Amino acid sequence: MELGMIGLGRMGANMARRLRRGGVTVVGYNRDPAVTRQLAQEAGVQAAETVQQVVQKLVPPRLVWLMLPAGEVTQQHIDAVAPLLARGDVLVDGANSYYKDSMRRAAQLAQRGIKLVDAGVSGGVWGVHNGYALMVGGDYDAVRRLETVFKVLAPAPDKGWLHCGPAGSGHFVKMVHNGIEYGMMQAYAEGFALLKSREDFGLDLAAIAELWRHGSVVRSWLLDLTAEFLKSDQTLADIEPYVADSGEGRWTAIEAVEQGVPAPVMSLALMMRFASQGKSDYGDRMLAMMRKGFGGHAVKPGKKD
Ligand SMILES: O=C(O)[C@H](O)[C@@H](O)[C@H](O)[C@H](O)COP(=O)(O)O
Repeated sequence: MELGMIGLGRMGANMARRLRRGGVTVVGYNRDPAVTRQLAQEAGVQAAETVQQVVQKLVPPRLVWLMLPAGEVTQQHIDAVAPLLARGDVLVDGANSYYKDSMRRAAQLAQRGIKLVDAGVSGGVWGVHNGYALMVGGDYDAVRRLETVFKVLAPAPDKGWLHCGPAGSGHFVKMVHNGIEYGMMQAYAEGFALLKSREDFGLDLAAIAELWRHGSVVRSWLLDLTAEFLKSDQTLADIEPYVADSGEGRWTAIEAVEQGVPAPVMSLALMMRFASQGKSDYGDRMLAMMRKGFGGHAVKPGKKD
């Protein structure tokens, strides 16, 4: 079994390592050749210096996996790789791509006989040890050809991967997964902030997180990770209260509106991220000024932007 892996960043490199351990031949490419060389030495990945070389080194019909940031970078690489592929080849997009982009791309590539499989990959940096949950969309035969790869990447051969449905459905399921992730994270963050606010109780947040990991209704992997970082520091004083977002949360909220399905928790969690990014600052200044206007209430002087 052989596979081309384009993109050897945090996710791609670890997936290549896991595939190698599972006996899959991996032809790897990264824009920084030093990264590819290092992975060749360490994990026995066959190094390619260009995307052309990836395609050339594989025996048709090929399997090529793109593990790149969603959006422009993924699109550029699809545009670069697709013309090199032949009818019957399978291209996998493992990024957190917008599912509507995946549907469009799959239809375009299908015209040339190339099958695009959209694979939502969850598991983060721990996936190399724990395995990845794979949410797969696309043509039945293409997915069947990838079965060995999914079985190696998943936590167990028969668990942790699913052919969800047609093209786009894998990334659709991953999008909703990430919406849930936003909501769960927000709930934990609010709960711990509330616990911390009752200073007179002197609560040990690390101990509470650890307690809840065992037998409680709210135990989860997110809580495991939370308990771990609270062990070394529960003030979090050195962490900027800024939470980035990469797109999935926004698409989930848009989908909820488009479908008319209420999703208040996921949507509000997204709004809280925007607020953390400073995007509510102007509105908050407006509120302070209105309050001053009608009630003469004091306004705190602030920093100039
Ligand atoms: O399931 C996962 O492994 C995560 O969801 C993963 O995909 C990643 O952490 C996101 O890229 C973060 O997404 P945000 O930047 O939107 O929080």
